[in-house]
Formats: sequence, structure tokens, C-alpha cells
Amino acid sequence: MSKSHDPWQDAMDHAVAVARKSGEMIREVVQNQDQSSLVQTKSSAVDLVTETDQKVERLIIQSVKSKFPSHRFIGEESVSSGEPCILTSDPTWIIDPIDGTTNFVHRYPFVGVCIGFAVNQQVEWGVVYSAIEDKMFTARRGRGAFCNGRPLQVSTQTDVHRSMVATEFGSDRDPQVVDKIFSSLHKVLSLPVHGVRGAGSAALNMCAVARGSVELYYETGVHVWDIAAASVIVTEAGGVLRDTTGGALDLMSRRIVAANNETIATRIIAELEVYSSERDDRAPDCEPE
Ligand SMILES: O=P(O)(O)OC[C@@]1(O)O[C@H](CO)[C@@H](O)[C@@H]1O
Ligand SMILES: [Mg+2]
Ligand SMILES: [Mg+2]
Repeated sequence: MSKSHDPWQDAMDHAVAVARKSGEMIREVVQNQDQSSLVQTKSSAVDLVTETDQKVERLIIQSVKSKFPSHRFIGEESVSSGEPCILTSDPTWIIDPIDGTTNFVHRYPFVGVCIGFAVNQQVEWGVVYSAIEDKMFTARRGRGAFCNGRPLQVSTQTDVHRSMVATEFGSDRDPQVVDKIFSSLHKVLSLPVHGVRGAGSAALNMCAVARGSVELYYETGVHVWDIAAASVIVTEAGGVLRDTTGGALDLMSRRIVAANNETIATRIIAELEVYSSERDDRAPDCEPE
């Protein structure tokens, strides 16, 4: 693909610029305001949202609409206020204004502004801006993955016993779900692996796979906006994406494994409990009464 014939390069350049601007807004709040009393909750008592999440999503969508009026959107906070979460074949911006809102509220310094772009249901490019670290992760399908302009490459490790694994505890505190999370964690830790980490942001865990800091990230409960942008960053850095069942990744299925290679992916997947969260693209009108 030659750069001059890339129809989506303008859109990607715009995403980088608006992600940087969003990051400035986020840093300004982190430095000057205490968010702890301003937090609201969504799907559970620990699924947090702030005014900044909503402001950043509005900033991104408004700026894109004025430049690309025919494009569609799936945004975390728009879906939360009732917009549909359906990925058609039209050019679609998939936005998580702050991936790591709990980190943001607690000033734990890993928050990502995530903007992915899909056409014909394939992610064409992804931008994840780690706002506090000032790291801009980008990837264009077929052209490699970068952090602040430097190429990214996954780890070459194939021995699971020398691997580092990332996962999250998520925001579902249903005791049965918590049991499954701990069951998987117990088995993975006991392999043993070198360590288990979690950044508090699905997207930044995936960027950690892309840059070779961890061999694999897995989670059940993620949403399409957490993973769309980072998915192409992982694959362009040489990594692989799977469902926790071992099948192909389905962006709407709420389950993900992102790994440096097939060997590590297959070995860890064998230890994981498979369970389901409600799909992102469920049609509420079709639900039984
Ligand atoms: O709500 P946010 O801050 O955008 O998403 C962050 C997060 O809760 O989403 C994933 C699960 O949905 C987790 O990996 C991650 O910690
Ligand atoms: Mg998120
Ligand atoms: Mg978010």
C-alpha cells in the first residue's frame, strides 16, 4: 500500500491530533482537580464514569463529524446513553475517550485515549494515546505499529515459563464471575509464569504486548471500544489475537487474548475458564419480554 493511495490516512492523522488534544484535557484535570467526589457509576458500583470521559468523547466526535460527515461512530459514553453499538460496513470510528477511568480517578498514571477505525468490519488503523506517559501508539493495517514514531515488535519468547502475562479483574463483581477470574489466574500463575501484571486499561495492556513488555494479555468482559484501536497495534507489531475459546477474535464478544505468538497463546488459552458476558452488539429490541 503506498502512502499516496491510502484513502484513510487523513482520518488517521486527524485521530492522532484529536487524541493528543484529548490527552491535554485529561492531564490538565489530573493535575488540577480531585475527581473522587465527582464520579458516577454505570453497569456496576465499580464501573466508573466522569464528566471528563463525556467531554473527551464529545470533543472527538464533534471534530470528526465536521471533517468526515458521512462516518459513523461507536463511542463508549454514547452507547452508555442509548446509542446503538452496531458495526456496519460503513467507515466507523470506535472510541473509548478514557480507557482506565478508575486509574484516572485515582491518579494512577495509565489512561489511554483509544480511537479505532473500521471499514467493512475490519480495523484499518488504531491510535492509543497514553496521556500521562505521553506515549502515542499508532498502527495502520499493513504498515507496522509505532510508539512515538518508533517501530514496535512483540517479544520472541516461546517458553511460557519465561513469560509475563497481563490481565484485569474488570468491573463485574458477581461472585461466580470473580470465582472464574481467580480460577484462571490460579492456573496461569501456577504454570508458573514469570509474573502477572495489569495496567488497569485493556488498551494499554495490549500496547504492552505490542512493545514486547508482556507476552500475553487476556480478559473476559472487555468492550469493543477497549480493544478495537489496540487490536491492529498488536497485529502490526507481529502479535496474534484470539477469543478465550481459542477461536478467532470477535470484537463484540467481550473476550480477548492478545499474544506475541501462537505458541504462547495456545498454552495460556488451555488454562483459561471460558465464560460469557452479554455481547456488545446485542439488539435490545429482540430481547425476550
Ligand atoms: O471503563 P474504562 O475505563 O473505559 O475501561 C477500563 C476497563 O475497565 O475496561 C476493561 C473491561 O471492560 C478493563 O480491562 C479495563 O480495566
Ligand atoms: Mg475502556
Ligand atoms: Mg472508557
